[in-house]
Amino acid sequence: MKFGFIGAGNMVSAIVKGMTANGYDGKNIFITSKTVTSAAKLAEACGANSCQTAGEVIAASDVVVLGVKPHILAEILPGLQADFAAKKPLVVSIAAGKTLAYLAENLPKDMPIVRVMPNINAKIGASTTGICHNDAVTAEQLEAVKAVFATIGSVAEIPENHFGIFSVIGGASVAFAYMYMDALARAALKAGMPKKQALEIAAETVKGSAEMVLKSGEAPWSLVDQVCSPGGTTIEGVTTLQAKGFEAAVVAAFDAVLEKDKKIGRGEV
Ligand SMILES: NC(=O)C1=CN([C@@H]2O[C@H](COP(=O)(O)OP(=O)(O)OC[C@H]3O[C@@H](n4cnc5c(N)ncnc54)[C@H](OP(=O)(O)O)[C@@H]3O)[C@@H](O)[C@H]2O)C=CC1
Ligand SMILES: O=C(O)[C@@H]1CCC=N1
Repeated sequence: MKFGFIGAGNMVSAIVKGMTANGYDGKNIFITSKTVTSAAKLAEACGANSCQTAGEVIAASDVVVLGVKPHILAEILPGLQADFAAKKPLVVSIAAGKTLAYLAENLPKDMPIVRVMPNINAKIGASTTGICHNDAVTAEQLEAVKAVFATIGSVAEIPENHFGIFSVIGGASVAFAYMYMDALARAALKAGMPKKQALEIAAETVKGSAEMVLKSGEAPWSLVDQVCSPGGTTIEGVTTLQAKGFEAAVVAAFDAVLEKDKKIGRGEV
């Protein structure tokens, strides 16, 4: 099977590197980008092929991944109709907000389309990837896409009506987690610990806490209660976080990302 990528930025680089590190032959991968320089650089790093145009990528590929920013789709898809109609590849979009219906409207009729939301932890094989598809996708095609994204982490099918929600907690919220760890490390720095050491400790603690939530089956607040000794230190921090609006800030951040995802979906931005 031959794989094409239109766009060669952060996300596509992580996917192609994941694929080629996990048994996919770069010779079967075709990449283009706006400047072509970034596609050439990525292709060289992975033993893949760089192409001058998206049309060349489509002609060479059974699966075409649309790896450009969402608003760029409207710019490029009209000019690629004939190439898609001639080859009829499986189309995979990783664009935030762009629905299966939008993609179907902007591609030739009856194309098989898969919508995927990975996250940047793909760079270390730790993405939490969501996937949904239209009725034209065969079971074999779906398995092929799942296998590709399994090279960069876990893959779960998500119904499209929850895809925006997934995109917040699976795609964007990694940035919130990075911010939380950095804030902890910065506070530790303020108290005198070297930042690098503090960041490692904060990251290990978040990793352990994530495993605890996943493996113990206990509700997070039950775990919070187990950390808070009566009259102890932790409860001071927990009540301070509540007083400073920690949960409200997280919920507001979630709502803001979801709203932007919806705006992109409605073509308002
Ligand atoms: N970053 C993330 O964490 C995630 C991103 N996504 C989605 O992935 C997509 C890409 O995001 P990201 O990788 O961050 O973006 P980047 O800005 O890193 O990459 C965008 C790529 O698109 C290329 N491009 C722009 N215009 C064209 C064009 N007309 N023809 C061909 N290629 C073009 C650019 O080319 P050049 O390099 O030459 O400028 C660049 O390689 C987005 O739709 C985003 O929603 C999804 C999940 C997570
Ligand atoms: O910020 C973005 O638009 C993309 C989608 C999810 C993560 N990054």
